[in-house]
Amino acid sequence: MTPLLEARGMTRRLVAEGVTLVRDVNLSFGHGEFVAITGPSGSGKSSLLYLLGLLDRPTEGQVLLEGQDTVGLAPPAMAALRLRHLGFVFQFHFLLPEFTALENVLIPIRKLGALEGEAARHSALALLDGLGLAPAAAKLPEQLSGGMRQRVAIARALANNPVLVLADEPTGNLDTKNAAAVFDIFERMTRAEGRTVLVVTHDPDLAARATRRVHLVDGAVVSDRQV
Ligand SMILES: Nc1ncnc2c1ncn2[C@@H]1O[C@H](COP(=O)(O)OP(=O)(O)OP(=O)(O)O)[C@@H](O)[C@H]1O
Repeated sequence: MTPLLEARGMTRRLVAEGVTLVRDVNLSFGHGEFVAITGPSGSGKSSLLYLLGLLDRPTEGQVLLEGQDTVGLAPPAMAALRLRHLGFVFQFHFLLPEFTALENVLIPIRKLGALEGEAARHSALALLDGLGLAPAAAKLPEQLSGGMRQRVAIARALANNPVLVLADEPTGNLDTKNAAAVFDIFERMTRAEGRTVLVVTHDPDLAARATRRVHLVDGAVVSDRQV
């Protein structure tokens, strides 16, 4: 079966700086995997996630999404793939401050254009409701707690029903309880919804909840364990 996402001999160099961010990475991900990406500070975790999320492109090797090599695609084609298939969650929520939670979730839905008007609103509200955020729908980000803001950011990442969700230190600004709630959502996304979640984390207790752990040192994958 074609993997959902595959990196083959993927290397990313910054030629001018003489830096190699990621070296000769070979990884393959199927549907419904819950993967923690770990490693020391500066080991290339964010760089790896950006490459796998088609936010950056390697200088050598291939990145295949559902069997399609993405490396030679023009930026608008990469953006279209991201919008339709991928969802991103970052350490900072990046919600637009002048828009309500509902409007923030509607932004990617409207951009994709598969749903319009009431159907789009209904879909966004259902997502917020599923994350316990119905009371937050009409509120601005500044009126929400940090945990709620990050859950709205997750709802936005899920807006277009992505097969793959990439999260870079999504619990970095959260307390233990809210961090656990984010991982509860990731667990449900993989087990019940069949999505694949790749999450960069420094936290060993949270990493232990993933079903696969990829460990990086100096830009290289040094272990890849299914648990
Ligand atoms: N534009 C750049 N120019 C020079 N060096 C860079 C650049 N971007 C990243 N690096 C270096 O590449 C290495 C990998 O960075 P990356 O952010 O991917 O690591 P990380 O494992 O996510 O780190 P952290 O856990 O601290 O967030 C680091 O040593 C970083 O300093």
